[in-house]
Amino acid sequence: MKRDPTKGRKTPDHYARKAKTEHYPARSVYKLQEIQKKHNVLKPGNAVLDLGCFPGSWMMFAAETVGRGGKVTGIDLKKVATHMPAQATSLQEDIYEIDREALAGTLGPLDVVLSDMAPDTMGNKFTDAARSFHLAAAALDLALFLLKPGGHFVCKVFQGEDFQNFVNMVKAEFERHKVFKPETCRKDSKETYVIGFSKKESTHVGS
Ligand SMILES: C[S@@+](CC[C@H](N)C(=O)[O-])C[C@H]1O[C@@H](n2cnc3c(N)ncnc32)[C@H](O)[C@@H]1O
Repeated sequence: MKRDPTKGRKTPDHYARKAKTEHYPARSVYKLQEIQKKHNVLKPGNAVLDLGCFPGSWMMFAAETVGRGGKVTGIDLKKVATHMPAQATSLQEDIYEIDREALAGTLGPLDVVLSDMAPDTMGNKFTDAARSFHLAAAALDLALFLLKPGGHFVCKVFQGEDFQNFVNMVKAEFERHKVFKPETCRKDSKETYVIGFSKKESTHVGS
C-alpha cells in the first residue's frame, strides 16, 4: 500500500473507507464493534458514558446497540457535530475538570463506561504512554464513581511502562478483566483496551 509522505502513515485504509460507506464518522467504530462482538459489554436499555467521544463513531454504535430504551452520553474536549440518534447526547468538557457530583446527578447510575480517550501524541513513546496512562486512570476513577455494581468498563491505554499497573488497577475493582487488542487497531499502534467486567460492590466500609 502507498505511504503518504506528509503523514508517515498509510493512506486511508479499508476500515476508513468502510466507515465512510456505513456513515460512521471514524474507523474507530470497528474497534468497539469487535469488542462488543467478542465481549458483549453493551445491552439494549443500558445507560452508557463514552469518554473521548469525538467525532462520534463509538457514540453512534453504542446508541444503536442500546436502542431507544437506553441512553448514551459522550464527553470530549471537542464538540461533536455528527447527527446522532435521539438517545445520544454529548458534552464538551475536559475529563480532568469535570464536576463528577453534578454528572452523577444528571446521569444516574451507569451500566457501562467506555473510554477511547487518547492524548495528542508527541512522537515520544514514553511521554505518549505516560499521558495515555494518566487519561486512563482518570477514566477509571470516574467510572468507579458512576458505575452501578455489576457495571462494565472499557478503556483504551497505550502499552508502556505503566500498562501493567493500569491492568492491576482494573483487576482490583472488577470481578473479571481482559486485555484486548482489536484487529482493526493499526499494526504500528501501541493502543490496547482493558476491559473490566462487573464492578465489585464497594469495599470501603463506612463510605
Ligand atoms: C481516538 S479519539 C476518540 C474517537 C471516538 N471514540 C470515535 O469513535 O469517534 C480520542 C479523543 O479523546 C479526546 N480527549 C483527549 N483528552 C481528553 C480530555 N482530557 N477530556 C476529554 N476528552 C479528551 C480527544 O479530544 C479525542 O477526540
